[in-house]
Amino acid sequence: MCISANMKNPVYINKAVSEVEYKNLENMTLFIQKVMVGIKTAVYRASGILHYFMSEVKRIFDNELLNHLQKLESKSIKSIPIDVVPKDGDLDLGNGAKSNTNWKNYKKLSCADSLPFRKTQESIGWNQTTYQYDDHLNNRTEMCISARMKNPVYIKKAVSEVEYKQLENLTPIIQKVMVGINTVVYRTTPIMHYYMSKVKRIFDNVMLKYLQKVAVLGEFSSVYKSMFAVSIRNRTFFFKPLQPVDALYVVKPHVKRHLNFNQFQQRDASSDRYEFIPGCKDSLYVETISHFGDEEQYPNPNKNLFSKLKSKIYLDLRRIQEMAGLGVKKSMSLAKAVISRAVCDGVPSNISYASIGTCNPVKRLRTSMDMFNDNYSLTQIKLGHGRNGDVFLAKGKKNGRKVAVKIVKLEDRIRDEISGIIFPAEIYWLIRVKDIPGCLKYIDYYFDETNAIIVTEFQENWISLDVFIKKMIDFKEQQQKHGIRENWLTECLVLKIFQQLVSIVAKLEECGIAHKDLRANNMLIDVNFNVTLIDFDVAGKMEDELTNPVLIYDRWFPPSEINSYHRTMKEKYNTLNYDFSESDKEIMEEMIRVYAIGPMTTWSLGVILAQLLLVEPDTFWESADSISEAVESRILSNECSVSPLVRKLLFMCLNQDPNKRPSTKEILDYLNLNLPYIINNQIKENKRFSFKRIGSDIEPVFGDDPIVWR
Ligand SMILES: Nc1ncnc2c1ncn2[C@@H]1O[C@H](COP(=O)(O)OP(=O)(O)OP(=O)(O)O)[C@@H](O)[C@H]1O
Repeated sequence: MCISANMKNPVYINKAVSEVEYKNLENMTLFIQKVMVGIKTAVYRASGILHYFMSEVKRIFDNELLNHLQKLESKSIKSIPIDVVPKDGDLDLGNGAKSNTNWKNYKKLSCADSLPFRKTQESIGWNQTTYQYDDHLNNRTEMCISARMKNPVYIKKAVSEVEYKQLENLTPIIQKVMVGINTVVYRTTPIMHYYMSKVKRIFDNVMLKYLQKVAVLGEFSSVYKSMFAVSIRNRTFFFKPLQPVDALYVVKPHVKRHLNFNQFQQRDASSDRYEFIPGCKDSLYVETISHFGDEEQYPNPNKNLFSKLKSKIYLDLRRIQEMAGLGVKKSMSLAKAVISRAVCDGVPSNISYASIGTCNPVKRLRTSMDMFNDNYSLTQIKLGHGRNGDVFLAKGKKNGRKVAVKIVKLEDRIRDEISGIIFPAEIYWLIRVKDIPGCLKYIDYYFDETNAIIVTEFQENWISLDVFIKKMIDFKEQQQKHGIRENWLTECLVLKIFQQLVSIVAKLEECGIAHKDLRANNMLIDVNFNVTLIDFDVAGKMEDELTNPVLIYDRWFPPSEINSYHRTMKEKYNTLNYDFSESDKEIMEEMIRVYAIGPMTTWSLGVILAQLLLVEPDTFWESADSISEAVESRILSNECSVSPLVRKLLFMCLNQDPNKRPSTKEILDYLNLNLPYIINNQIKENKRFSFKRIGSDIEPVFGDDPIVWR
């Protein structure tokens, strides 16, 4: 997950945060739901228990009542005659026998007429007689059970009928209470749900704010031997790299006081993982999580967050480590350069270090290639093709500016001594030649693990010199078909191109740089024949005196050196097409010894001059045993008129003996001295070339607009 601090629409962030953190909330919700179900279950169970309890109460009540009544019954044997005074002869004592005993006693003891009772029922069966009297005073019917009644069922029944009424009144109350509890539970459930969603929302906002703060405030603080310290919200977090880095880079010195080395050292130093150790006890996650209580019950959402942050930072740290691990020297400025480049993978290379400080870790996560796509849209228009890959036209998304984009493999890398940054070789040299007039202007570069995209300037009417020469060859063939024999390119024009080329090379040499791959397809010319030198992928330092073996190709290879090359190749490998590998140290050494950069450069310039003067197809050069001899014979055959001064220059450059070839500087001096004279002669001879004549023949090679040749 990656959240941009610049992202204006919080919904996305919210969503992103949610996806990370909702899991925890979901767990929490589930828990609360479980609690609710628990309460409900408890209520249901409780109501069952209550019912059971009530029936038990009833039972106990019945039994108690029974006992009580039985006791009462035994007492009432005596009391009935006292309380109840039947009329004479009416008292049936059972078995049909009429009582006739002691009536006087009874009468004596009672005041029958004054008693409020009226007998309503009597004599139910053997040994049991029930008397029911109306209690007029209390307006109720009182039950009275004969003392001789033995069967408790009847008593119970009688009791129940009287007393159950009361229990039955109690039952609806209990039922109402149960319903009340149920209702409360049901009502609180949605409230709890609502509350949970509120919590979620608050939580989201807290997380969002937190992430935004982290995004803005999080930054790299320092890199130390076996640890990286990363400062987030004024807290420092330590990371252990895979391999120790042998230099200390303190990018923000004031952050250093936060470093807690002891804490770090307590960790297992042999661990092969990045360790995450919060620098302070009261670290941010404690602050945030405290709202959500017990960590075991509710998983700590920030733990996940930090593991996310950790992995994000890890990515960047790997790059720092990769770069720092390659032996960058101790220096604040170097560290800045390393880290600025490393952590800002994706930030345009021209960004200043100051602005990197505020750039958030999330933003840093955008890869370099993402940034390329943000800035440019690649077109299908292929501007050219070389050994290293294709060159395409691209357009800047912001300004519509057309640029050339060369996609190369990240194989040859050079470490910059000043900044310590590792560059693909071509970029390294392009940056160096940026301000030298006539050299291709570098704009930017982007990269991933395997490829680099080099963005350079582009001009609508550029055409590579070899394509131009090919066009001239076609034109020449057409002219020859019609029996026309004349110069295809005037010496003036050839020298205009050549002089520019030599002065660019001379300036490069002044800066200590050797192009080492001077070929017609590595030069671009525009409609005014202004020359731009491109393709610096095999460039090197003049002082190295090392000529890259890739130069060993047919005509670009000086004959004297060819012999040595042939000898070496034939002897060692019995082939001429051996592809050099770096492991071939011996061969390399041989090459270095034989091919000094200066004479080799002069030879290459001589070949280009010959190509321009002769305008001959590839077959001509390939069939020639010796280039200089072939050129000489062609000039002597008068098929191509070359003025003596130019011829002299040409053969000086193509001298068999490397030591006799002039230096670039000498060639330039020669041209400056003789050019006015040559041009003057040309004008005199009226050999001015009309480019309009060939213009109609030349098709646009690239770009949207046709090339106009004047
Ligand atoms: N900036 C540019 N604008 C227009 N065309 C370009 C540009 N850069 C390169 N090209 C075209 O692409 C071709 C290949 O470019 P370049 O020589 O840099 O690639 P390479 O793979 O290094 O080739 P080489 O085989 O010479 O080493 C050039 O010959 C040229 O025609």
